[in-house]
Amino acid sequence: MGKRNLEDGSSLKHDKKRRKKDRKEALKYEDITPTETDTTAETTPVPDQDEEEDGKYKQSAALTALPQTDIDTYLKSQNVSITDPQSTTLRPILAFNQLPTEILTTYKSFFSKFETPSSIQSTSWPHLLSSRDLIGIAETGSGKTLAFGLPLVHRLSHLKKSKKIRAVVIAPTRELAIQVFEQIDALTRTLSPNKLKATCIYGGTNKDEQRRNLIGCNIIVATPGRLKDFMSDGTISLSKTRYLVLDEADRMLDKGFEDDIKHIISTMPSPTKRQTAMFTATWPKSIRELAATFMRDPVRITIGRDSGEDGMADDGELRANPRIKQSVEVMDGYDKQARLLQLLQKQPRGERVLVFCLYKKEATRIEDFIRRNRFPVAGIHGDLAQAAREKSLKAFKENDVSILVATDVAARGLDIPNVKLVINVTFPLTAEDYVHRIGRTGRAGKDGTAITFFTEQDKGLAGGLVNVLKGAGQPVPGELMRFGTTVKKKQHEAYGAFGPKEGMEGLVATKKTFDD
Ligand SMILES: Nc1ncnc2c1ncn2[C@@H]1O[C@H](COP(=O)(O)OP(=O)(O)OP(=O)(O)O)[C@@H](O)[C@H]1O
Repeated sequence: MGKRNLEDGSSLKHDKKRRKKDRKEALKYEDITPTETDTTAETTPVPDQDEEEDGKYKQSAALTALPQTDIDTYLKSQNVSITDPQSTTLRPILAFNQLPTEILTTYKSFFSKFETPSSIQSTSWPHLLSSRDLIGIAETGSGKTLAFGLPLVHRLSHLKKSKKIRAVVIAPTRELAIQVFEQIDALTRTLSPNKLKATCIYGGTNKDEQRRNLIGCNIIVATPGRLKDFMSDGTISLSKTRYLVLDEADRMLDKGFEDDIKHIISTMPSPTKRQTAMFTATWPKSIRELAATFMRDPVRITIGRDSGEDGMADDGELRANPRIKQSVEVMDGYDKQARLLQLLQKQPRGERVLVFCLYKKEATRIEDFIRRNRFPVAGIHGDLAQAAREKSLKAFKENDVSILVATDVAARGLDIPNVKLVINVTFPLTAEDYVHRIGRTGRAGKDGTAITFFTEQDKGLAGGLVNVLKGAGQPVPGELMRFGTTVKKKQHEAYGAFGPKEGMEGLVATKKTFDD
């Protein structure tokens, strides 16, 4: 009998050749490590003719009254690094009651759920409320959605009424777009009725209903594919956009989305006539130059990285959420299923476990394997119909099942409360995706656990993984070190891929087929 089969039915030899080919091809694309250049001409924004005066941010007296030592202590304790080409000195908002009174009263119901603003919120809000462009880099589960959502809704609520689309938030997957929309929609509902209208557009669902919801809408949360569809058939015009957000920004700017994003943004007002914000937990050097072309003098806020020698946070380093206990188990591919079963049997019943695979067929196989062992399980991946994907996610969120098997379509952004354990059955194509996958646990200040199976086929990523483990103070197994610690240049083409399309495994992970 030949080599024993991997869980996805392929032979170890075939799989080894396929993944080696994937990576060899992908490694051809050397990162163009840019120097950050400000490519926009003007640095002062065009005055916003249709923004009411009282919408402009004014630092509250309570915040102004704080001694500078309180501010410095906070920034140091939170490991905040702020670089601002305009050298403004806006103070972080350390407590909700230091927000401008109008914001505090309008969104009070929203804040009541939380004790204090998270560090990315406290540091981003003053700049975003002051119409500045901003790049926010903070760990997974740190409240980045509200960091951009609140200023977006507040600023729009002070623009003269318009039936035009004024704000666009773009996310890489349908489920994440829906999740962001729900938060933005909740914020708009705290305003007077019909003040602002938000809607969500994404693929895999009926276009007519989405088209109807777009009527009179000011805010859209979208995945790129469906947004482009509606732009090309004339349903949507972005010519009056004043506020653009790229959520999971590094993913939105990598090769898979780059052309779509460039096209979408090209139809908007120039960076001097719109506000642009980008948020993510990972900010690789390979996308920074492109990001700079869409922004005007952005403030860059980095949370939780040591400052580099140039005083700027060295956010080139890939950092995982330090509250996640990470362990890596080096093994042969054919030992994975038995080990997975052991881990699931040890896990207290009912505790949420998220199991990541790289390939869709592998995810289906692993889901069937878990179900055959009588565990309540559901699956989510790009080959499933959108309704089935949403059903699986709902079942997991509502505790109808305690195990969700997913591909990287669920790796970023999804905020599922109390996921106790993430198991990476197959390592992702990039160390960035690893950070985002494990970031599904340990959210909103809670602890979490991540266990990752690592095989000979993954050895090209051993260096990146070792750095992530060390950066988060996690143990590095000797067997992992044996693969070496050189960090391969991130492959543009495959970066952040949901894994090669079924049947294309042997081919290059080039233009990603995103499920948008
Ligand atoms: N100030 C806050 N205090 C406590 N929890 C918060 C605060 N703001 C948001 N949260 C909660 O934290 C969780 C994570 O928020 P969110 O999904 O915006 O994180 P994120 O930084 O975007 O994560 P990711 O990087 O994975 O996309 C959510 O459940 C949200 O309700």
